[in-house]
Amino acid sequence: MSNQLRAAAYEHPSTTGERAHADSAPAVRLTSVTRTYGRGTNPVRALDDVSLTIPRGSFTAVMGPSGSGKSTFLHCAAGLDSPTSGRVELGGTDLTGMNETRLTELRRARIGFVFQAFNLVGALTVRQNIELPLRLAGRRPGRGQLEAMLGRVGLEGRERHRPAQLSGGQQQRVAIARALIAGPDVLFGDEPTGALDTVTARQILGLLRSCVDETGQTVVMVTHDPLAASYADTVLYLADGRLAGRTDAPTAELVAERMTHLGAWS
Ligand SMILES: Nc1ncnc2c1ncn2[C@@H]1O[C@H](COP(=O)(O)OP(=O)(O)OP(=O)(O)O)[C@@H](O)[C@H]1O
Repeated sequence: MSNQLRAAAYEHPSTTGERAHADSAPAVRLTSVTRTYGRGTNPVRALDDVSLTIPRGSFTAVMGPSGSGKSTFLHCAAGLDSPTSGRVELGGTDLTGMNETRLTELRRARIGFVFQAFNLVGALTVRQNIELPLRLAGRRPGRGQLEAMLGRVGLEGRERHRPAQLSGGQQQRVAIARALIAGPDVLFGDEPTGALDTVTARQILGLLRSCVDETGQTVVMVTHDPLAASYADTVLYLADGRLAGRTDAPTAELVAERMTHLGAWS
């Protein structure tokens, strides 16, 4: 993506002239999203009037000091949590007011999630883990689909292994394959390399990058690591629940400097 396109794409969303067609809608759009925890005299505004647009086919890292609202952002954007006010749209679909059943269906069909701790099912083989989202949605993998996915994430020949027989990096590859198998609009990562050594983390980040570059996948990842963030097209910063800026074409140095200014390591 060119810098110019990125700059245009992340601009504060305008409601005028919005294209209704889902295919042309951004992958994620938040409009004035606020998420408050607790009531009474001391509610916490985990997200405070956040508006942003994440274009399709882009790789976005979300950073910010501890407690700045990153997890809350990810959960609201992925339909795992509902904002107190404001609107979340996923590929043009408005999540506002959806009941839990519809949200569950939407998450299964259109969202992939990768966690720091992999979250694989230990009793299932690699194949069964990867197929799980399809099975839960009452679908079967297409002919050759599993094999193609194993090749894409570099796990050829491992389909009968169980998670405990795999390295951390291999387990995260399984988790990525599982997250991608249903063809989600967005792959969300919650510190997907947080539990991996530096070399393995780079391989996993390279894999996420290639998903964006080769198949147009949209990836949104929360991370504390400037090096991880440097694999993204754009870094969005949160501070005290508010959007506090962005870096396009980030380098680890630029991101680290920005994080220092946000007080992340003080
Ligand atoms: N369930 C909850 N109940 C009350 N307050 C919460 C809850 N979840 C989060 N918060 C508060 O909301 C704010 C944002 O939390 P959040 O977990 O989104 O931050 P974060 O940037 O992901 O933090 P970290 O980097 O430490 O994981 C914090 O002040 C946190 O204490």
